[in-house]
Order: sequence, then structure tokens, then C-alpha cells
Amino acid sequence: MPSDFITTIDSDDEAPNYGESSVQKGKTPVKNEDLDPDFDFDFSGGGRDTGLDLWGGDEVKGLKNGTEPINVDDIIARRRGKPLESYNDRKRKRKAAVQEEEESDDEVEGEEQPESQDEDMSEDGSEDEVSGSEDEEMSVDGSEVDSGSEEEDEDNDEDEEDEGDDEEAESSSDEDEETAAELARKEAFFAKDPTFTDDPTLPTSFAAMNLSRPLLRALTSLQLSVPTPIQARAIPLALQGRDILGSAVTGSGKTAAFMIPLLERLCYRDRGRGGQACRVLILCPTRELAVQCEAVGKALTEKGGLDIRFALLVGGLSLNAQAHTLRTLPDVLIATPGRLIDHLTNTPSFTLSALDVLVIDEADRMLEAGFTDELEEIIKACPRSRQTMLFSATMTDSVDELVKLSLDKPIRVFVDPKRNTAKGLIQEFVRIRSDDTRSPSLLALCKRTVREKCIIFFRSKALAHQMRIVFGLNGLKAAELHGNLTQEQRLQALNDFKAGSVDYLFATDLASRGLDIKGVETVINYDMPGQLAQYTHRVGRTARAGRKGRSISLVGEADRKMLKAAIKQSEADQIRNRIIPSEAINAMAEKLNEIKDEIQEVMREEKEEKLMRQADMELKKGQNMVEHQDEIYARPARTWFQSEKDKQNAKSASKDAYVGSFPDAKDAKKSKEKEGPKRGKYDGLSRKAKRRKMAMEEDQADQQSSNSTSMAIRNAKKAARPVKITEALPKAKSTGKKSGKVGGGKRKSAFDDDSKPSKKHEGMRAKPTKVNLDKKGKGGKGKSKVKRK
Ligand SMILES: Nc1ncnc2c1ncn2[C@@H]1O[C@H](COP(=O)(O)OP(=O)(O)OP(=O)(O)O)[C@@H](O)[C@H]1O
Repeated sequence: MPSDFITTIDSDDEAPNYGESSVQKGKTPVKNEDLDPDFDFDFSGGGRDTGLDLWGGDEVKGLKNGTEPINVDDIIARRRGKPLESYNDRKRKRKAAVQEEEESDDEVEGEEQPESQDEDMSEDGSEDEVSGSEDEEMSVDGSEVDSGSEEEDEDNDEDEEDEGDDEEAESSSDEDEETAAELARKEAFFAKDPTFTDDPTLPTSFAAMNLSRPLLRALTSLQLSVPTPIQARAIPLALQGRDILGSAVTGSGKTAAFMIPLLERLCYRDRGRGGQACRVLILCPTRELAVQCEAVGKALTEKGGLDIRFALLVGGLSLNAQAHTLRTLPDVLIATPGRLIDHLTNTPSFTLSALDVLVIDEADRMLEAGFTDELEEIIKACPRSRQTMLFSATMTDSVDELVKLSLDKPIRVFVDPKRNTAKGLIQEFVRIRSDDTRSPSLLALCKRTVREKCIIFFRSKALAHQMRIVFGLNGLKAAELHGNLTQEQRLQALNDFKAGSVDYLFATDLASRGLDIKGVETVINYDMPGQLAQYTHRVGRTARAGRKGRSISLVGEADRKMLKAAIKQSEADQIRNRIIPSEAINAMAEKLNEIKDEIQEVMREEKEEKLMRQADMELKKGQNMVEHQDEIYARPARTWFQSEKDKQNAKSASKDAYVGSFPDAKDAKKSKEKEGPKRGKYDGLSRKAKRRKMAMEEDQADQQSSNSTSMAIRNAKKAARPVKITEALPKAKSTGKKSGKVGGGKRKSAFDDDSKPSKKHEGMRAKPTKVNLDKKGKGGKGKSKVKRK
């Protein structure tokens, strides 16, 4: 039975305190019992605290655009009359209060005040003593762990039903069974790794790698002295110019494994006349990862006093500023695919023709549906002779996928391929009996056990946001990180979390890969992700670089396959079964029920505020259009390499690659299918009729869009009237006429000095161009976009 195989944490009291590891508390991180004895990195000397400290605050600087984003915490504070405080703030206050009490009133013996039970606990302290007696038949137990051999034994019919489409759960076992043909293809495709076969004595220090002095200086000052296994193997090969396919567990230093050799190569680049060029491209799947990657490169460059310039090409930041930087031919480009293609297509004279090295971080994600078209487009723009390096903790070595990247005899550098999660990671699983108990369970867990430094992953942005309101109303401080936020908000959330001004970071899978946030103690999966790789990356946000950490996954019935797969890929001693006392869950469920209306109220207030701001923005947009229409219309329309339809298809394919495989997303799909009569809006129409209907709809959409523009312009004019009494405003009609000129009008280069918009106009540019002018620029139909050759 269970206990033979896994430890059960039968109350939600704090398990071994992962967070108290000295490394994170700023104390000297030496020989701590918490540290894994097999730990390969060298942190003696406190390297982590003084070394690479990402998300320290600089990333957000300079991004403020003046408009304060809507913050639900403010709405909650307004309603409750006091602002939310983080766990740290509360701890500080409590300490100060105790001190004050001790100083002023030494003689008075207060009644027993439980140390750890702060004001939050007073609300639910009574539930704390509950033992975990029930839940004894928890399914996250030994029989599951043990089920590697007899997986299907206890599976009921339900499970058999999803058997057919739950590929990822099966994949872990299937992966091992490669056919002889596949193996032969791999044999032919990959070159042998000399560091693995011929040379077992890998460099044990960076100094032994023949790196140039400035770089060694940089590594020393960042207190990186001993290379991690992936660094020890990949750096020498990369310095030889070999194509590499690199994989090692999360948090094992893959970023430096590619950054160090490429900076070394750049130290010896041609600096003569015409030698300046964009030589290195690092592609990352998310903006945050790109920002982080740039921070690593810049830290090494600055510490070593190297003359290497970086450009960050990611969405959400100013296109103009990026185009301007590109004009100065930076050495290293760190980009997300979409923004890079935008520049390749629309920034005059920018090319990748001088590229020496292409690095693709989180390469397996980039090879997934949705990114592939973009990746192919980028590869086409790179010279064939480049060096290519691919890295990920869950790297594919499927030849079919990799041939797309035209690798040249790549070397597979897979460190400890059997290990999928970090050694210091303890993975806990909580059984969720019915979906109604999921939110109360999370709340109970966070109110009583996981108080700070915790990332919580949600399947959807809406859910993450809703839960943030729930947390706020329960006095818990959280920030959100997902695609519904502006780039500024995203970076701000990361910094707030890093600084400890919020205790929880509510994220979607946007944050599951690559992010290296120091001191994350716990990762909670509110729901299990749809793919095992996602699970691996999510839980990999903790227990990084030899530290301890824990993940807690809430596992419902529909997640059983994923649970098995997760357990199967881990060591048995990493797995724990956590039970949250049902009384605690019930109490939280009651509480949630009580605040149900208030949650709706907060959401309503937020929506109203959003609408007001939107109206305000429309007004401003209209004003800009009126005041600067000549200049705005004179700008060249931005183009994209795919048609709008292809773009949408790629987008939904990308989404499917992540979300589509969620078990209950599938269930939802199935049940929809079962529902039957719901038909597509074009169903039953002939092709001709369908096309006609689609064209009509498109025209209507165009009409609506131009109506709203005209409306915005009219509003703007009205608003402008009182202040501009003596100035005649241009007539609304003229807007349409002007737009007609765009196609034949003279297009100005983004680099033409006279076309450079004044600072005042710069921030206004992108939106009006995209929203209103793209269609007009294309002759009003808004169908095909110019294709890049
Ligand atoms: N040689 C080293 N010695 C000690 N710490 C290191 C070393 N190299 C990197 N680190 C630290 O390890 C941490 C994790 O590194 P990094 O983010 O590159 O991991 P990763 O393998 O890319 O993880 P993921 O798979 O999640 O993207 C960073 O904080 C980094 O500073």
C-alpha cells in the first residue's frame, strides 16, 4: 500500500522547510544539510546572491509609459478600506509589534500568542488542528507509483475511454521504444560526441576551457567557477563551431552553456571596416525569457569589460527604438520569432546575412506547431554556413523535426537523459475529488502552508485573474503573469514577486519555461498541464541550480494519466502524497461562497474601469488621428509574411499544442460533440454560398471598424472644440480621402530623418497604423498581406 512507496504528508502543516535554505536567505550558503550531496555547482562564497541576479528591477526601468494599469488590489483595497500586504510586510509588522510590546511592557505577561499564527490565521485558525484522518484512499498513492509495471490494473472504464487520445501519457513509455530504422536515422544524422566517448576528463573549471581573460574575469566576478555538466560538455564543442543539440534538467545552467562560447567567439570577431554586423541570434519563445537571456549576456559582457552590444527584439516594446538599435548593427540579437520577422520584413536594410551563430532556446517548444512557420521563415533568412545550437530541458531528438533547421552534423549533448526533474525537487500531489474543491483546496494550502515565494500555474488567463481576486479578498497578495497583460505589467509582476512585495505569482504556461527567479520555494499546479514536458518545465521553476524546492500539484480524476506520467519520470523518493484536511477545505469553500457576490462586484468594477479607460483611449486615438493624420498615413504599412488566415491558424495550432491536450479540454470537446445539434455557421452551405457569406461578413467587419474610427474622430473633434475655438478642424471626410492616397503615396523609410516622428508622436504610432490603416493601405479589403520573399 501507499506508505511502502511514498511518504504521505497527512496534514497540511509545513513540510521540511525548503525555503529556509541559507542560499535564499542571504546567509552564507555553505554545507547545509538541505543541500543535495551530489550537488555539482559551487555556491560557496554566496555566488548566487552576488552573482547573476535576474529580475532585480532594471528590466522594468524605462518602460513606464505614464498610464497606470488597472490593479484589482486597488479595487479590493478601496472596497475594504485598507491595502493588501505581503507576507513579508506582515512578518515585519508583527516583529516590530512584538518588539515594541517587549520594550514598553516587560512586566505584563500576555496570553499565549501562537507565534506562527498571524492575523490571517485568526480567521481560520480553528481548522488548523484537524488531522488528516480521512482521505485514506487517496489515489496518489503507492499503487499509482507502483503502477509502472501494471498501469492499467486499476484503471476503470473512464480511463479506457480516453486511452485513444491521451498520447502524452503514453508517450513516456513509447519514447523508449525506438524502431531500428529510427535509431539508424539518428545514427546517420548526429555526429558522435567526443566529450562523451573520447574524453571522460571534462573541464572541471572555466579556467581549463581556454576562455579569454575578460570572460574568465566576468565569470569569476559572477562567482561562477565550476561549470555545470552541460556547460562542461557543451562549451568546448561550441567553441569548435559544432552544431549542438543540448539537453539537461531545468535550472542546470543551459543559458550560460551557449552564452559563454558565443561571447568568446565574439571577442575575436573582425572589427575592421565593414566588420560590424549582427553575428549572433538567440531565439526565445517568450519575451520574458528573451529579457532574461539578455540580462545574462549583458552581465557577462559588463563584468568582463567586453565590447559586445546586444539588441532585444521582442513584442510589447517599441518597434521604433528596436529599428533604431538595429541600424547600429548590434553583435547579438535576442528575439522572439514574431518580432524578429516583423523587423526582417519591415525594417529597411536589416538582414541576418552576416549571422555566424543561431541559438534556439527552448527549442522543442519552438519546433511545435504554431512556431514552425515562423522558424522556417527565420532559418531561410540565415546563412547556411552558420553554427546552430539548440537547447531545452525537454529536447526532442526527432530527426524529422530537426532537419527543418538544416543542422550540420549536430552533436547530441544530453546530460543525464534519464533524469527529467532536478534532484532537489520534491513533488507533492494532492487528490482533488471534485472540481468544486479545487479552489478551496488551493486557498487552504496557501492560507495555512505555502505563505510566500510561490508560483501558481493555471490553465487559463481568466482563471488566474479570477483567483487573484479571490486571493486579494482573502488578504493574500498575488501578481499575475500571462498574455492578457501589457509587457510593462508582465515585467512589473516578475519584479514584484522577486522583490517579495507579493507572495504568489499567478501564471499561465507563458512562465513555465526558462524563467530563473531566485528563491522560488514552491510551484503549485492548480491543474495539471496538458503535456508532460509542460509539467517538467513548470515544476522546474523551483529547485534550480542545486537548491531544494517543492511542487504541489492538485490532481483531479481527469489528470490521472498525467499524474502517472509525472510519477513515472521521477525518482520514488521525490514523490509525496499531500492531504489537505477536508475541514480546512470545507471552511474555505464556505468562505468562497460568502464572498461570491463580492468577487462579482470587484470584477464588475474592474470591467467598468476598463471600459472607461478604453473610451478615453479611443478619444485620444481619434485626437491623434485628427492632429497628425498626414504623418500617420504617410508611414509605410507594416507587412507580415503570412496571410491573416495563416497567422490565425498558426496561432490556434500553437494554442492547441499546449491547451488542446488538456484532458478536460478534450472532455469538453467530446461533450460538445455529443451535444450534437450545435452546427458551424457555414455548415450546410455550398462553397459558393459560404464564400459569399464570408465576404459579406468581412465587409461588415470593415464597415464596423471604419465606423468606430470615424466615431472616435468625431468624438475627438467634439472634445477638441472648446479649446480650439479659433482653429478650424479638418473635415471627417478628408480622412477617407487622405487614406486613398496611401497606396500611391511616397513611402518613407523608417531610417529617413525627415520621417522620424517627434517624440510626442512616437508612442501613438503603432496602434493607429495597425488598427485603422492596414486595411486602407491594402485597398480597403484587408485580405492579402504582402509576402516576404
Ligand atoms: N556554473 C554555474 N555555477 C553555479 N550556478 C550557475 C552556473 N551556471 C549557471 N548557474 C545558475 O543556475 C541558474 C539556472 O541557470 P539557467 O537559467 O541557465 O538554467 P536552465 O538550464 O536554462 O534552466 P531551464 O531549463 O529552466 O531554462 C541561474 O541562476 C544561473 O545563474
